[in-house]
Amino acid sequence: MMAAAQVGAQVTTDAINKDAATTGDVLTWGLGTQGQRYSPLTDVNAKSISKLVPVWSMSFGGEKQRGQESQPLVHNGKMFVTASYSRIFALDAKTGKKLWKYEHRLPEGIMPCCDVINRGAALFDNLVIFGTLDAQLVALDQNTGKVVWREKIDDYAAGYSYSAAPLIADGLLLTGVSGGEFGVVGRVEARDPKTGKMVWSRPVVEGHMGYKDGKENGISGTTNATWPGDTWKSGGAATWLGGTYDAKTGLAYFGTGNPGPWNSHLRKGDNLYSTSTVAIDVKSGQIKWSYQNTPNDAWDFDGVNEFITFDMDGKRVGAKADRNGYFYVNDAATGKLLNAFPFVTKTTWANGIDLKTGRPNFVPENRPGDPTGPGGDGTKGKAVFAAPGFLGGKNQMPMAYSPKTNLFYVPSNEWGMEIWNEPVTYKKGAAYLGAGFTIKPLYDDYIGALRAVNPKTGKIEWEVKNEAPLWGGVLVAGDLVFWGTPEGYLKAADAKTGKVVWQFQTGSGIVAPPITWKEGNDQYVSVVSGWGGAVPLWGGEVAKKVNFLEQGGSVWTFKLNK
Ligand SMILES: O=C(O)c1cc(C(=O)O)c2c(n1)C(=O)C(=O)c1cc(C(=O)O)[nH]c1-2
Repeated sequence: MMAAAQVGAQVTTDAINKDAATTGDVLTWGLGTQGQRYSPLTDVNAKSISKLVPVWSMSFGGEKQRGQESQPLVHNGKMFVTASYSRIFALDAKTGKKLWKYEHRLPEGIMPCCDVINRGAALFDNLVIFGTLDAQLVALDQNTGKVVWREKIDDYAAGYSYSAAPLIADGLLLTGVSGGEFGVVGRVEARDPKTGKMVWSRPVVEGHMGYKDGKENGISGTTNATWPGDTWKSGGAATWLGGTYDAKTGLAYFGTGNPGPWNSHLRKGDNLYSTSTVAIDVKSGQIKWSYQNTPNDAWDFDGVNEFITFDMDGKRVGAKADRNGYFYVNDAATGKLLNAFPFVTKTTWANGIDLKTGRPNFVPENRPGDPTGPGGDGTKGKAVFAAPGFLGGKNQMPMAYSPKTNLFYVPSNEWGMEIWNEPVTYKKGAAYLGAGFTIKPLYDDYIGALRAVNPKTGKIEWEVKNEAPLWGGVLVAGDLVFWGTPEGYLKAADAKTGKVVWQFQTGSGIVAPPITWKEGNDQYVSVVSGWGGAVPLWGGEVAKKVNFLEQGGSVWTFKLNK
């Protein structure tokens, strides 16, 4: 076990690549660029956890609160944490004392689809870098909070925004875009993290040109091969959850969102590379492989979910719990599908994934109908009931993997929706859906379930149900799994058995992933609390399960009271 990267030291590529093993700091979103969210620390364990108590809590303040989805970073005794409305704070990690804060000035017309959230920052050298709701990147000096550079990702008036934590891969700053509901063009971009200067740009909608060092770097795929007419020009596939990186394969893995518009009859074809995992060679900026989870998606099954690489049977593979309700294992180097199984109780749109062809076995009658086809009246197509609903078997909340138990811990939800299609045409800056929907719970007693998933057998080893939908990510710390609930609890369970051994009420709903690190003799656990995100905005009939929850906005930090 290694301690922190040298105190006072600047954040290097080497330190970032070792982040998963160094317990004295948290340099990356995901506790390591592979995104396993696993820490080898075991001071806090099933025996000692009854002594885990808060040491400080710090409020983000302000008149505006809303969803807080940020994963904090810790380096050199400082915590860096982003907050709603494009704010970032630096705190003393031991005491919570505020060192500086930066509030980005947002224009009136921003168009984030799903709350004014931010999921975290990236550290590189002396900088802390985060993205804003008006689609900009801001790099600040870690010590002073002074802006060092600022770059525009794209035009917020066309629907672009930014919500993910940036990723540092092989010394480059990798970012995606949000805006899939407005017909933007999804892409992954690499910049020099010291200056913000663009190195390469790789569109993930087939037909668009990529660039490297200011020169054309080849079209992604083949224009019009999987998109009819001009539909590829506003194809969506937003890379809104960011990505992971594995130094062993040299590939960055980005999930891609739904194709635009939602009405699938307006874009017949597979619509590459929407709702896929796309593996990009970080050096060349080229797509090395892609695997599409939901070809010709009709249910808003964004495939943005994190692709977490790990070793299975001596081979480097990656796993993704997709919004469409299936859990996938692909070869990390080639993308070949190795395993796929549902991790939720009901998937109406497909009845399995064919491991030979890699394609879903669609249930055609469960696709929402064409408004101009049978059962449609020109303005509305045949409505269907679909599960999961569009908020997904899993959404933005990242899962975790334990190399000790070889299990994935998946925050999943059980819900469905009534969905129908409508005609729509693309207009810059306007919602580009062509669909209507109402979300409904599947069961009376729960929507959320934290599930321990065996990636080899597809077996759910244990689950802990939750009445409200789970919307916070997961951490494995030694032999314990930590996660938060909208009801406000930070919970810990035995990673092997799922027995809940501890919980603490944070005062507002948790929709963010916890972290842990060790400084001196103390292991710390931190989590951000503040109810919000997509559920209160789009939850339909789920509202009655969550409309009593209060907003908030604070960081909580715990350690053992010895
Ligand atoms: O297509 C997109 O660009 C896009 C972006 C985002 C986002 O940036 O947060 C979400 C979604 N889609 C989305 O479909 C969704 O369900 C969602 C939930 C959340 C959230 O933070 O709670 N964001 C987003």
